[in-house]
Amino acid sequence: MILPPHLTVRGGHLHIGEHDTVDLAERFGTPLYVTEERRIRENFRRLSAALTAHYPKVRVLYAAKANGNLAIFRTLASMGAGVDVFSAGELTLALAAGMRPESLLFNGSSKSPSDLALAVEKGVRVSVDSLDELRQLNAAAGEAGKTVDIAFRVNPAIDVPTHPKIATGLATSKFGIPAGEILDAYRHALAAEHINPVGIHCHIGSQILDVEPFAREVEVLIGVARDLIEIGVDLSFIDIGGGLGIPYRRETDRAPAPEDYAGAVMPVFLKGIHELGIEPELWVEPGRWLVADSTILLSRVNSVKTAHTTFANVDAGFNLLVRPTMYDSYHEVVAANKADAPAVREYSIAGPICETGDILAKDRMLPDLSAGDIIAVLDAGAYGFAMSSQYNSRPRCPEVILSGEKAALMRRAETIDDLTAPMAVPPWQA
Ligand SMILES: Cc1ncc(COP(=O)(O)O)c(C=O)c1O
Ligand SMILES: N[C@@H](CCCC[NH3+])C(=O)O
Repeated sequence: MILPPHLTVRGGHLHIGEHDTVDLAERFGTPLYVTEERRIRENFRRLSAALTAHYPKVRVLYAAKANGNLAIFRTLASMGAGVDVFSAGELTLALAAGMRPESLLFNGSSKSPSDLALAVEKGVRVSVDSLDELRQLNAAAGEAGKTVDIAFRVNPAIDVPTHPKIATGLATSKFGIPAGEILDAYRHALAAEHINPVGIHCHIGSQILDVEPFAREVEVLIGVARDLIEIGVDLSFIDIGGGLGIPYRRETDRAPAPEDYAGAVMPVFLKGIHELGIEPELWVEPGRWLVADSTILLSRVNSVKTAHTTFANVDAGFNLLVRPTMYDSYHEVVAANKADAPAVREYSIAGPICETGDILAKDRMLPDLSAGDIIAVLDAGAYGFAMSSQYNSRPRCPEVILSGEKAALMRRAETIDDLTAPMAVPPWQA
């Protein structure tokens, strides 16, 4: 199996950075999410460098939804990242982690009045998704006696080769304003007393392994920019969103490198802005590419059973990693304590949840597994813990972050008390 450079096999055990995963499982218990901080830094540096090699005015906003832990925000803040936030919670956490309000963009297709008020109060730019939202934001800013910088989210009607549930720029998708109607939206924004339209925003989807749709997206946005200049919009940024995919199947996936991505989008962007005579910042909003491969999920085998299939029943299920169940996603699995033993049997890795679909990995050739063995699910850093739940009343597992020789919790294990704490006894049952 091909492993990324921060994962190695030594003495028969899978290591992440300097750490033996089997020791980590013993020390912190399982299930356990383990993140290698240095890998996130490397990823950020590589993606930023690929883009800035073409144009210096690039801003990388981490898509907070991929993993909303404060330690991840702090890591990326220290590298100079901004954040794409999609909720009041993400906004508040990003500020708590030390991000500056100017480095945030508040996205979302359904913001509540309190979301809009928070954006106004904190001085965060907003990606506006509809004329109705624009009207409400203008009113909220007026009440606070402020002006809000905005972009509109453009729906470019671009089909992308990814799972249909995570394609976001289709004509039928719930996000944004159709490119054909966007000029009218900006006219409204120019006329609104407390709104300052300064940007264009778009995001076409996630886990995209082809760079061509990104280039088409940028072409659409340059077309929008051309129209906006004519009506007097002074553009300070064009945000092309995130979406760059990773090779979950390292043996066979042909994933574009950041340099390929930059090589596809930057020439279109640069040609466009030169023709228009403008120099806006280029913003990108990667989530998955920055954090996915930094993290593994360790899980212990509870039992092995051979029926129609041989199941390794483990202690992590779709309560902790829903991607395989939700999108039929593939994650590589390594037998962490038998990492150089020969693969002799096909296993399905089954979680502890009371649902047939609770399978983390199907039909994988692995060494002989027995109760107590540790498996590692790779590339679990994006939309892994972030989408976890307490389904079946299972407290969430801890998350550990590694920095060189150091290992520390970035989130403690939940307890049974954490399950019951928010519950209330109705007065008639007391
Ligand atoms: C608006 C927006 N920006 C950025 C992202 C990040 O996407 P990805 O993790 O695929 O880079 C998403 C998620 O798809 C999104 O909805
Ligand atoms: N949750 C999805 C990505 C969605 C991105 C959010 N717009 C995944 O795990 O692949």
